[in-house]
Amino acid sequence: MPDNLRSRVVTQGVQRSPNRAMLRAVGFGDEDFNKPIVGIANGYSTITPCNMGLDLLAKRAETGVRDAGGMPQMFGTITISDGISMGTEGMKYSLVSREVIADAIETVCNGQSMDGVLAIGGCDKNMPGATIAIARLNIPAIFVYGGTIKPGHYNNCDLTIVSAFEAVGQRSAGTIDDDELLAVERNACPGAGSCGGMYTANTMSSALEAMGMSLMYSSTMAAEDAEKADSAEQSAAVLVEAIRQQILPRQIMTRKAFENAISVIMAVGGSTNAVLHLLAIANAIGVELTLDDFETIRQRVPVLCDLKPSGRYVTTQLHQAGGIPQVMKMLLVHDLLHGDALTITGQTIAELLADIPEEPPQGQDVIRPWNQPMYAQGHLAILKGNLASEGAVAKISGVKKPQITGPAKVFESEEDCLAAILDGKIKAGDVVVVRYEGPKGGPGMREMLAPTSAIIGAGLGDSVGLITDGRFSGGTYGLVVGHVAPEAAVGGAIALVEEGDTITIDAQQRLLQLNVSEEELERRRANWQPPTPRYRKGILAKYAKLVSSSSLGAVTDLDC
Ligand SMILES: CC(C)(O)[C@@H](O)C(=O)O
Ligand code: FES
Ligand SMILES: [Mg+2]
Repeated sequence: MPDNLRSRVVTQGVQRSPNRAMLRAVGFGDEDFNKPIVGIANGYSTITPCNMGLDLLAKRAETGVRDAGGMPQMFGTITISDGISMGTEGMKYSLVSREVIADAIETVCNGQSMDGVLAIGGCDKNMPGATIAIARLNIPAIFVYGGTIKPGHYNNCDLTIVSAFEAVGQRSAGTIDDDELLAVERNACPGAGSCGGMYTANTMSSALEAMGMSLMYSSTMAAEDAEKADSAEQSAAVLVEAIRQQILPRQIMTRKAFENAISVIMAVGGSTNAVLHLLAIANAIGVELTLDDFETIRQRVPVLCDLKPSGRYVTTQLHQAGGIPQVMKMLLVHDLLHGDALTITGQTIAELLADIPEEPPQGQDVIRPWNQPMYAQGHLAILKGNLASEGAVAKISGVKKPQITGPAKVFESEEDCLAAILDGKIKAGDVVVVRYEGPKGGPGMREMLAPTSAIIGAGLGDSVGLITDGRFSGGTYGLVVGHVAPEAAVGGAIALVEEGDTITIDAQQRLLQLNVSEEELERRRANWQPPTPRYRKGILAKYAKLVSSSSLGAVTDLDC
């Protein structure tokens, strides 16, 4: 089989002379037309620290492709920065950007009949966006993560961007002054890299490593360390070999690979967004995966790592302690990982983990020994009930009791909710409802990091619940339930909540309940009017029209 299986339609034969003429202009010589053409989807961008280091990785990947006998072709993909758009109308574009990235990579790679693709990304949506494209394309592919930011330092504490969000809550609660807020702001982000705790970007990079779509150890390296750039070049060599062997995403991203990713996400204490993104990737590759699968796996997998947001350490410290392979080895020896799952290297997971010890190294407590986990079960629980008949995702790490029944404080947007918290209007025992922030309603499921951090900053993390049809940041923790489906904009029960109704969140019973009679709910349902769409033109309007329920991954090509 030729290595240029796909690209030969643009490079071979008399009729393709004009195509070759153009390729000559971008650097192809006579001997290059029989080589595989490898797309390098470069998410480089100076709009955010998460992506500002990617250009170097892309250049190293180019070298790696060339040295391995392929022809690299670089193209740009977009990103937005969740951390910078957070709390603004712009954040509605965040989840939308996942689809834009997926569509862009699919468009270029299929439009130019590329033989393989190496995708490089940093910020949260880059990982699922690229992987959705890879799933649709089903051509040999590898993901290269831009790497995590190093922690900032202030007052003997390690800082991340979430420290800055929490400082806003502390400033409003009066526990810190302006000078301290400024000091946190100045020190939180010391350089390039994705947000440093086990937040969404680091969660998704870890998930892709667990799925065999990235090289081992590569998902927790610091963006600025030399090993990161080295691994980009190695990834390119691995990819060119995978093109020769025709190792395809559908052979790697199997049901087993998804189960492995979910186990790892639970063990590291990862972001709720992983639920949404893995459902979307599964839809793209054609693997059956439902919300219930997350709950089944959660019940058997312990949280092994003490990582932020609710824990103590950042991702560079996980890397020093042995990284994702160490966590995977522990899961493997306890039958919580499928060792026979294939990776892009051509080797299985078990083969790659063969030399790793069964217990984490001594002298560190980032990865706990197997018999001393942080939590005996996973921290992402799937709740159901009359408030979420399709399901909702709760994050239950960092709270004393994952249970609350209290009066509803209802907000029709994130902004109104944040203002009430900062004004001291939310009291212990309340259950905050933020609605019409769902996939269609927002649209785009904004992440409620500012309100949830303000609750933590006000010292109410254990005593106030928050539910939303929007999403959370990977930096969120507390008694929080997101992705409530069906969402308010399509008439889900969350739209029917009235101020002062009581709501029960009970993660042990996996229940999300509005304590109002069925008759009363029926009466309210009959009076409910769908809201007029917030956007009539442009991408947000198109997105709101197409997007599916969050319980199906908020995808835009479900019924196509
Ligand atoms: C700003 C953050 C922390 O990156 C957030 O967007 C997340 O989802 O983790
Ligand atoms: S804002 Fe990009 S990873 Fe956090
Ligand atoms: Mg995010």
